[in-house]
Amino acid sequence: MTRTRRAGSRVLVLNSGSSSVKYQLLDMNGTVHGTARLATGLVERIGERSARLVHTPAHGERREREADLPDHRAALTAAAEELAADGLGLDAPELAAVGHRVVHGGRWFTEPTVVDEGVLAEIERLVPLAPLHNPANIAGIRTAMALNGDVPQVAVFDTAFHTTIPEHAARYALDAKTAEEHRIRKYGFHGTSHAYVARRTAALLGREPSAVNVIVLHLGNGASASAVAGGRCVETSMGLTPLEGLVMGTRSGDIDPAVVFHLSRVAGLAMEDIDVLLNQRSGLMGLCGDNDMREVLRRRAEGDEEARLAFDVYIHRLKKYIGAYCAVLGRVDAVAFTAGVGENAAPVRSAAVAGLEGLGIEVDEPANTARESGPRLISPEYARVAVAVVPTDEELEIATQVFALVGS
Ligand SMILES: Nc1ncnc2c1ncn2[C@@H]1O[C@H](COP(=O)(O)OP(=O)(O)O)[C@@H](O)[C@H]1O
Ligand SMILES: CC(=O)OP(=O)(O)O
Ligand SMILES: [Mg+2]
Repeated sequence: MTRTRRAGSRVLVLNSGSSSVKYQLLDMNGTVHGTARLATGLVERIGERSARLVHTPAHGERREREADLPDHRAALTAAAEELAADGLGLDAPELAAVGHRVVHGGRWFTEPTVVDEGVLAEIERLVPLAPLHNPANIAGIRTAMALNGDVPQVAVFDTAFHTTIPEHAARYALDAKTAEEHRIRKYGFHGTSHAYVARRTAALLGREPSAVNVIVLHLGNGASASAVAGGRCVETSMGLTPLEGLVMGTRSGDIDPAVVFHLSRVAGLAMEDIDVLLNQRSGLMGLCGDNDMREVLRRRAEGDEEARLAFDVYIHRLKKYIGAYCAVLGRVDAVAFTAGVGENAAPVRSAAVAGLEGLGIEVDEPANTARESGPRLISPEYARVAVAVVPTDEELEIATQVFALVGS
């Protein structure tokens, strides 16, 4: 592995999505918990008529503006200008590295990796397996390279944490030759979040990660579950691509694969249209027209039937995965909820575990609905399994892994 030691202690983390970029500049030798956030930002609606950039420096006013940002290159250049205006530009000697979230790393990238042309070519080769994510990640890396060719670019892969999943869980029951030729298997995603949350959950229980079995439920716009045994991932709900598994904001999650043949042969849809249907027009959005769980909960509370059904489908799938992962793990010490929905939606948490008392899993409703923000337990003291809310921090985890590789 290439190691490039750098004198600076700052790491810029880029989390590029299909139409957005989240970024954070962290000082890894800061005073608070060893790291300090120097600036955070978000560019949304990239490629639409009017993109929005929100930049929040730690010392200074939050700035927000609309701009014409046709692609990720323009978005990142605008973000770099905001950082430079605070004296935090990409040319600062304090910058040790830029860390990039890369969604699909196949089977080979098991650790943070300094990016060179060979690594970029491999990320490019995986584009067909993550068409919404990898192109944005590549654009982020290329732009950061153009802005400062001297600072190392380090890729941290969503798939890395899942490379420990045993073969019998990672393989689909397909013709073996075809599967091998086309690299068809379960890769899993959101790994940086699952790793971070599993470790934080162990800390919350006051135990070593190696002594704890955790079911992590990462419920954001994309959503996935994982079973983590003693710190190692043994099963996860996303598969070859981030489409499998749980019901998501706009993605269907599990369906009978024959639905695809049916849509093609009987409904006459083109493959590209089926792809868009399952990835962008399904999930909560497909069931009730809203992909944001806040809207679904609001409408459901008002007695809206479509929103109630969408919620029930979402919860039923989630509950099935919790039960399945109890079986996979044998002994479960904790269930941890994280990401936008998992951290904020108390009704989702209580519904997902309702009826699972027999498995030792239940929530204490006052604790579940208490307005708190940090990592916390929400199960009653007597329960066999701890249920926790553990805020994820993919950017901090990426920065930590990157700094461990390049920091002096
Ligand atoms: N207070 C809340 N109640 C319910 N859902 C929420 C709340 N806040 C955020 N969310 C949900 O979280 C989602 C975003 O989660 P996040 O982890 O930021 O996703 P992503 O990283 O995929 O963009 C939103 O689509 C919204 O549905
Ligand atoms: C892999 C994935 O689904 O990521 P996100 O939730 O950021 O879309
Ligand atoms: Mg996310």
